[in-house]
Amino acid sequence: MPSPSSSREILRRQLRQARRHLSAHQQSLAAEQLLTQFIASPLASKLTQQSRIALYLSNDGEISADALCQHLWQQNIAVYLPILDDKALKFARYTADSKWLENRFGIKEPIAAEIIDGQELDAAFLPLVGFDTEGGRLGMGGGFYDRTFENKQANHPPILIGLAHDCQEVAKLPIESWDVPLDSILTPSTFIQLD
Ligand SMILES: Nc1nc2c(c(=O)[nH]1)N(C=O)[C@@H](CNc1ccc(C(=O)N[C@@H](CCC(=O)O)C(=O)O)cc1)CN2
Ligand SMILES: Nc1ncnc2c1ncn2[C@@H]1O[C@H](COP(=O)(O)OP(=O)(O)OP(=O)(O)O)[C@@H](O)[C@H]1O
Repeated sequence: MPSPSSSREILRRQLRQARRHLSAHQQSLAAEQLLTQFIASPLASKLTQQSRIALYLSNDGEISADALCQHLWQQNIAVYLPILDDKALKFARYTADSKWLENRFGIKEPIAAEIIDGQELDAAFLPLVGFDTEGGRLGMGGGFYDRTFENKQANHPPILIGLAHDCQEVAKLPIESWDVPLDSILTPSTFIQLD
């Protein structure tokens, strides 16, 4: 029988392949529907002009957060992107004028004067590789987000929202001891509140 870690690896490979195989049309439709779901969700009314929100630049077939970003910018909400910080992440302010560096995975990171810790965010949108409806989460496997948000006991921990295509849902993912629980999941067709 395969060990749990190798079944996680197999699943990760299959789900990454499924999202990479979505067409450009499916991707743009998904991103548009994701924004519609967000606006209709209770999350939208929780954000204010003082909120600091982390998004990501999509990579490897991830659902695009670009429409969401435009929406937040229009409301003068500050948007941040993840930057690698050893084995965890920090967050750099993202504006229309951002200049860029590329990290070792080929993902762009803003060169920003304002860099903050995960605990200073009000909400973070995490790109998922896979999810189940109970909050099981599969990421890229680096443990970057897990390490960044491991300290959920903080005073005002950020709301963690997983973003994914609908095809990334699986029946049941094994929860690992280090997995940080998501507060909700948003896909083009649904909003799932987990707590
Ligand atoms: N868009 C986006 N940005 C992100 C993440 C993410 O998952 N998506 N991260 C979330 O953690 C961090 C980067 N983590 C990543 C971890 C692995 C790979 C990746 O492609 N791994 C390749 C091997 C690449 C290599 O070793 O050179 C692979 O597994 O095939 C990419 C990003 C920060 N920024
Ligand atoms: N808080 C932590 N402290 C130390 N190691 C950790 C921590 N969180 C995760 N790890 C390690 O990181 C590795 C990757 O974990 P996992 O497969 O759950 O990644 P993931 O959740 O898919 O990735 P990510 O969190 O970047 O989205 C595991 O080997 C795990 O031991």
